[in-house]
Amino acid sequence: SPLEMEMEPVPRVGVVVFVLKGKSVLLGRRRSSIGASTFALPGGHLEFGESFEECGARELKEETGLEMGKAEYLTVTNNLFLDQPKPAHYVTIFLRAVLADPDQVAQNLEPSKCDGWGWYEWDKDKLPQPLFWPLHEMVRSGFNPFP
Ligand SMILES: CC(C)CCOP(=O)(O)OP(=O)(O)O
Ligand SMILES: [Mg+2]
Ligand SMILES: [Mg+2]
Ligand SMILES: [Mg+2]
Repeated sequence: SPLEMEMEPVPRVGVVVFVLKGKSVLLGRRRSSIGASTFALPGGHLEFGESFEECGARELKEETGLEMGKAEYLTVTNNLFLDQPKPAHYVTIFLRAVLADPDQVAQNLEPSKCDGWGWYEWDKDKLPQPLFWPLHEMVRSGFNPFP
């Protein structure tokens, strides 16, 4: 009906960051509509005019307070979410990065979107479950985010 804003779903771009510390990566359990209650990397929507690294650093800071150090592009995935409350389609850019200060402690700055952050060894038997679907697929395919 004309009153309903028919929000035609369009593909959006997400940038997520493998923050590496020793053999571990930073993961948080999502509370948002996409991937609720699954463990995911920090990151979020690419905003107009941002480079991938600017977006990764901004989202990491917004979500955890952590300062991103040296970062590099890793890979990209094309993710269709048809089983979520609202259909969504994301092209997801994966970066890997270290922290500017390895001793900096992650804070949960968006408790409505995330249950909290933790460091988990990147080992399929030690990672928390369930993983956010795109990340689950990468683990299953044996993806290694480490240099
Ligand atoms: C779903 C994901 C790959 C892209 C969007 O990430 P997000 O829901 O964390 O987005 P924000 O951090 O920008 O709210
Ligand atoms: Mg965010
Ligand atoms: Mg996010
Ligand atoms: Mg965002």
